[in-house]
Amino acid sequence: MKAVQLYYPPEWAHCYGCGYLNAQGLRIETHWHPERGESETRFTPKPYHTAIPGFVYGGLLASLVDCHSTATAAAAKAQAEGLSLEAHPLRFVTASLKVDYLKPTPLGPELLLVGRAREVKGKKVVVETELFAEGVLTVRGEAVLVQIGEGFGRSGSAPGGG
Ligand SMILES: CCCCCCCCCCCC(=O)SCCNC(=O)CCNC(=O)[C@H](O)C(C)(C)COP(=O)(O)OP(=O)(O)OC[C@H]1O[C@@H](n2cnc3c(N)ncnc32)[C@H](O)[C@@H]1OP(=O)(O)O
Repeated sequence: MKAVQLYYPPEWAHCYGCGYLNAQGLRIETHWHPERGESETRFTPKPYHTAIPGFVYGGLLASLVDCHSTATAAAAKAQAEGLSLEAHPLRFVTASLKVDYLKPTPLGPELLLVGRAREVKGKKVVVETELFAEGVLTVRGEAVLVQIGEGFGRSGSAPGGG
């Protein structure tokens, strides 16, 4: 199964968290399971992603939730509209991100993020994410994602337009 991020066209693939063209980035890959309506991202932090020794830096965890959520939004919106990402690459940016750190996240094991779209409405998708370390829920996230068009970020264009 191809990761959602690999459908992004090159101009949308430079993101530090999820752009396949960012050699210094995290380059996370998110897989969508249509039968469950859930996304999964697996990521193993590096030793330097330390908060206090033995535990993962919270900013990294927020980045993982952030980019996992944008991909989940694209996949959920495509499914809701009956579109294939191959023919219709969709791209979302983060309007709002809330992260609850429920327990310290151990540094070393692979982390699993599981996401679901709670709301798909117009160009907005609300995504809930749970992050697990060795089966233990340590982080919960909620993000509001807004779909962008080709002109996003260019001078003179309206946000989200196109
Ligand atoms: C060079 C290209 C690279 C493109 C490649 C980008 C890749 C980045 C991917 C990784 C994720 C990131 O880090 S992204 C980087 C960080 N994010 C940003 O820089 C985004 C900056 N913000 C914006 O550009 C804008 O505010 C947008 C696009 C997010 C929204 O502007 P807009 O398009 O005018 O949206 P608007 O019509 O007002 O709202 C649409 C719906 O979203 C809701 N909404 C809007 N903002 C919020 C909010 N903060 N909190 C809650 N809900 C919100 C509204 O209530 C509405 O819901 P309703 O009334 O319809 O119910």
